[in-house]
Amino acid sequence: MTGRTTPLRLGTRASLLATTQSQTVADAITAATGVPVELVKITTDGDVLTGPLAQLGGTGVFASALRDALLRGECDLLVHSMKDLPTAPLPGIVIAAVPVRAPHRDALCARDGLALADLPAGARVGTGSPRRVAQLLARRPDLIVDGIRGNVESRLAKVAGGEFDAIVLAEAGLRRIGRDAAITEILDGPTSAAQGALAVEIREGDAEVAALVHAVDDVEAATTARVERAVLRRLEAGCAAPVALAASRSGDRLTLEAEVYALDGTRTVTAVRDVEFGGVTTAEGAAALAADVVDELIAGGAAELADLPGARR
Ligand SMILES: NCc1[nH]cc(CCC(=O)O)c1CC(=O)O
Repeated sequence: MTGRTTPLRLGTRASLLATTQSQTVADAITAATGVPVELVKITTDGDVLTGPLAQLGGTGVFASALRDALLRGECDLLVHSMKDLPTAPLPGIVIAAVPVRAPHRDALCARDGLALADLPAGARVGTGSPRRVAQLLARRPDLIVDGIRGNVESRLAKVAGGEFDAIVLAEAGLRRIGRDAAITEILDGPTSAAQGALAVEIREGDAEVAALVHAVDDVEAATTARVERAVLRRLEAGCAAPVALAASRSGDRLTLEAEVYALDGTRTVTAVRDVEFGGVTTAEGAAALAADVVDELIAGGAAELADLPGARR
């Protein structure tokens, strides 16, 4: 508990997923510290083009307006879906906490309650993620996989409306907004780095806020997500790369699974490590494990499968 009575200001996008995630973390901070947290809606379209981070472009561009607002002091903290954050650190901003992680798996949401194996030959499945395309085609090369845009709700509406036979979404996002009834199968295998994890960002050097948000940090979530992101960073791969990762803790061990796919799903390179959990809780430990895993992926031919700058070193 601290003496602070002024609310912390948590900057958030206005989407249902963003405000739900933000409110959950706000409530957890208040429960643990007694300090009130208020949500501040930040408009992310438009200011992205004029803010100091606009030149970054590419990956994470929709985190930029929020980060601009944080750097300008319009809010004190941000809650992101960690898998949407670029792996390169941003000067002036640090991840101060990673709360307990939600499921990291993908979910199939198909018409008529169908599982992946039961979809008819040539069924249309919607996803814009090269990783998900490759994983789907590896199991069902006969499927027609097509891009799909929009938020979770509007994507689900395209299955209900018959435009797609099925779509693939993160289980975590569906559960967070209460749409888990749409799930017809939880898909096996590794997913995107840090999927299901939230990252709480604050201004570097803001000791008061750091101490408060530390109350919602979870070492297991922070470590598994950081190890996964370290591999992505070492590969110099973004969220569009056909790369899947899953780290999990069992007692004092951590298992890391990494897969790189040919975009058409016809080939996979895999690396698996089982290491001491306590050895990878620091950024340096995570980076060393990542370097080792990436060496094995490259030796297995990952550079030929996917266009990964880090895999060509
Ligand atoms: N790429 C968009 C995105 N960012 C975070 C989630 C869901 C929540 C999470 O994975 O933490 C989603 C939707 C999806 O991939 O289905």
